[in-house]
Amino acid sequence: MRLSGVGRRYGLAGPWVLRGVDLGLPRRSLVRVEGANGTGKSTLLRLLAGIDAPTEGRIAGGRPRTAYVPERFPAALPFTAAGYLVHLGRIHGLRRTEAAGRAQEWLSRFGAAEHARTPLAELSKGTSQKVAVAQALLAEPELLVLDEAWTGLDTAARGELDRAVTESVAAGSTVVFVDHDPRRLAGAADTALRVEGTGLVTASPASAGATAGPRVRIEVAGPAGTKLPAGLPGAPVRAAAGDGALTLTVASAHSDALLGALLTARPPWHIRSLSAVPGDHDEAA
Ligand SMILES: Nc1ncnc2c1ncn2[C@@H]1O[C@H](COP(=O)(O)OP(=O)(O)OP(=O)(O)O)[C@@H](O)[C@H]1O
Repeated sequence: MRLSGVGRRYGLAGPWVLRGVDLGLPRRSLVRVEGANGTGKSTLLRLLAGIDAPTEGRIAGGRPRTAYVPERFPAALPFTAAGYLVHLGRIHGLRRTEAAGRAQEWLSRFGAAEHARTPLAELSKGTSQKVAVAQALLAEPELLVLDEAWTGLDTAARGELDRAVTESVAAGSTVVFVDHDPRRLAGAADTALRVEGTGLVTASPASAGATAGPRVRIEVAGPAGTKLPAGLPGAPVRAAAGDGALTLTVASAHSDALLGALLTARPPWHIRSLSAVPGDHDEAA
């Protein structure tokens, strides 16, 4: 998919929010979009997701199968959580049993299985957000567009979403995301784009602080004879901690994702302790 000379303004004579945007979205890539408040990040994401159209310019190259998590989820729809996910799954072309299975799987992964039969309007904000994220992930889209999708999720669910994003990209998808936390998926993004003025500039993904900054030490123990899962987020440095335990030292930016990966590994790993590595700056969230 390629944007050529894309511009968007609201209203006939409104100011241009974006103009002259040229952007190609490669497959199997993670793209971070940043920029100050109100600069047009959500506008760009809606154009990429195909739920808004450019005022000028064109988006060519065919529309990939796309799923989108909006900044604000319309929670007042007349469905239960599972009913909504099955409905969305059907819209994405899944058979009912397949959609129901994936709905259950994603609600479980996000720790919301017990709310499957709860009407959307009665869900807490956090659980609503889990449903918003699940509806996008169960579609296994080629293009996944996440607008502040981590906001409102608890720590375990944020880690699970980090993991799901990493898995999607590994499976060949393009994931485009905005998040207010500059450390979100730090070091994992292939491209960082910044909305400046009405244009897009390439920002260094390293600006997300992948290697510098505070680190966290996590002491973990796995079931006897189990090896650490491969490809853990943040490539933690490992050391034996005696008694069969290990310490994993990782940039704080990756600690949520790492904890999520360990807790949701099959079989899961036990987290014994978590501490800031001495000598770090006191800026960990
Ligand atoms: N539907 C709309 N109608 C009119 N103006 C809009 C609409 N959506 C966005 N805008 C305006 O377009 C500009 C860019 O908004 P947008 O939400 O895309 O920015 P953003 O960078 O995502 O903001 P934030 O960081 O606050 O989420 C803002 O001035 C906003 O007021």
